[in-house]
Amino acid sequence: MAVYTEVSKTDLETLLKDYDLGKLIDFKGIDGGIENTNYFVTLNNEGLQQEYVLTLFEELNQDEMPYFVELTTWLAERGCPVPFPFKDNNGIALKSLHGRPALLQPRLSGHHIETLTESHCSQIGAALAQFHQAGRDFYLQRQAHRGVFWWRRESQHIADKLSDEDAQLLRTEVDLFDQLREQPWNLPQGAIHGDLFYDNALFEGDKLSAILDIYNACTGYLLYDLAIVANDWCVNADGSIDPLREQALLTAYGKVRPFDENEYLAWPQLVRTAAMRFWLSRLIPALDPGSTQKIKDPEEFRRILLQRIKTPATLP
Ligand SMILES: Nc1ncnc2c1ncn2[C@@H]1O[C@H](COP(=O)(O)OP(=O)(O)O)[C@@H](O)[C@H]1O
Ligand SMILES: N[C@@H](CCOP(=O)(O)O)C(=O)O
Repeated sequence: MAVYTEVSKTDLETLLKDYDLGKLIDFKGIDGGIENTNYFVTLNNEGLQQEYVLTLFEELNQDEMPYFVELTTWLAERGCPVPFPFKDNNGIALKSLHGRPALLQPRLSGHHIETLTESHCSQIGAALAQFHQAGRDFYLQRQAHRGVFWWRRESQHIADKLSDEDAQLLRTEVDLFDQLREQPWNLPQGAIHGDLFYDNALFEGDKLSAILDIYNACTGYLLYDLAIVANDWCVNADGSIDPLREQALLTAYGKVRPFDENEYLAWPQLVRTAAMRFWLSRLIPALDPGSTQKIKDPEEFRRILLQRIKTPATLP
């Protein structure tokens, strides 16, 4: 369960004194998630019950937080369905609890989906393009935490724990992305989500209602963000790509933000790079006997990577 830091009733009541949001009725740790501590919080404000989410950040430090506070506020103001932190009575959104950065946000409605359809993929495609359009001239920049410098370094650190074949596969993908960056393609960049897996979206009925967990967001290639989505939302259990779901995703995205000419050239590599990134981030804790992180199967992304190599992807 993803409650790494226990929050007591007294902690919450003390925190809530800084806001005028109502009286604490209930709170409960959230099972989902892998990185941060999350609680659902129920308040009563003049007879009306309202739901909130309190997040305590276990890895990000206070200095890194303004980017996320500003980005989520910026995106929400532009109509993206993302949670943004409430400001307290002194206008402060970024709080601290048990020495960790903390944010109090609205609980967005909706449920997680289990079976992905073309309609789900089409909706997330349009919403991601809208996110990218809204974030394009966002005024802060952030280097990816698990981006090019990280995977160059970590792929070397981990190499001796891998088979020769896997170590070589990682090296090749790291090199191919370096070669892509050297191309004079000027690929569109901006604020990207960085981890828009389907467990980070909520649907109300069959309608997309929330995009969550923005804390991998950074400045990057917009198309790389779409590649992350394609590798999770449009893939079958055996790692094969569902062409209909992928077509729905890409078409809906392209209607909102038409692709640049060079993005057609970059796409086959970016889906491979996105698969490599999550293969590597899953491999690291899986091969570390001391890791306390929830383990997700690295093989899933190795299979997707091999599939993307075997059948090069194309944009519609
Ligand atoms: N603002 C929110 N509204 C509704 N549910 C939320 C909200 N924030 C988090 N959740 C629930 O908590 C789960 C874990 O949150 P998430 O941000 O993904 O955690 P982690 O960063 O630890 O992976 C989500 O999958 C969702 O079910
Ligand atoms: N969605 C990811 C988990 C989040 O990635 P991380 O590298 O930030 O831990 C996955 O399913 O692997």
